[in-house]
Amino acid sequence: MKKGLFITIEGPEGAGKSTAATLIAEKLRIEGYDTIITREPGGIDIAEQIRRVILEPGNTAMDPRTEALLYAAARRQHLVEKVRPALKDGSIVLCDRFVDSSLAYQGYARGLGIDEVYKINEFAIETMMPDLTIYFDIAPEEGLARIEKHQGREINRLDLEELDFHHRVREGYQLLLGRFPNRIQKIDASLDLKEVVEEAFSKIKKLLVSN
Ligand SMILES: Nc1ncnc2c1ncn2[C@@H]1O[C@H](COP(=O)(O)OP(=O)(O)OP(=O)(O)O)[C@@H](O)[C@H]1O
Ligand SMILES: Cc1cn([C@H]2C[C@H](O)[C@@H](COP(=O)(O)O)O2)c(=O)[nH]c1=O
Repeated sequence: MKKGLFITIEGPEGAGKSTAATLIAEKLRIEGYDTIITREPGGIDIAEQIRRVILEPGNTAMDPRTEALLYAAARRQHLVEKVRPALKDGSIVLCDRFVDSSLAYQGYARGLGIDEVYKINEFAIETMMPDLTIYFDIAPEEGLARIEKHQGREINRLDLEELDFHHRVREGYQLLLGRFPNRIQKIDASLDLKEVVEEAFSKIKKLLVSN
């Protein structure tokens, strides 16, 4: 049976994940790899509907556990409808955020606990974890400043959290790097876009040749 590669891109707001993912996918396709880009929460209709509920700035009453469960529900549907079928077809799936976002944002920054949040996500993902996760590291101040300048980018409920929350998100990712040193690889996302893309691409190529 053909088996694709599941690669996730993680990091704080404005780290450049979606911009880089598009350029990385182009490079992979040029080299002949079937590649799809997708995102969480979202990527398919039901999950995009859940995304709107989670990220609506007016939904300030949302309980942290409700938030964690909604991300996990969107994840489940996206995995079943899009990620698994593409992997089964032998494609590379480049996913902008996955379970590590829940661990860093809900588990650590919201204070629900990394292990607790992982537990509810196990129900959603079963044993499916990424083959490789590229973590785009950036100071929250720099990422948020990029977003402010990004024309057409809507400001969502999570963007509007206080700066301390965004610092905790980054700390949460640092903890995950320690927990999953083989799977998660860090890139300095404050570098020039071209350098960021080249570094991410070379990490993916290493994995492709070793497979
Ligand atoms: N390396 C870079 N240097 C400078 N600007 C960048 C770089 N990468 C991306 N940008 C710009 O930063 C802004 C945010 O980029 P992008 O939307 O890709 O980030 P993101 O990590 O996907 O954000 P979020 O997850 O918060 O939506 C865009 O205007 C993009 O052009
Ligand atoms: C998957 C996932 C995402 N989040 C947060 C991270 C961002 O603030 C938004 C998504 O917006 P983006 O522009 O697409 O990055 O949601 C989260 O808190 N938990 C998650 O599991």
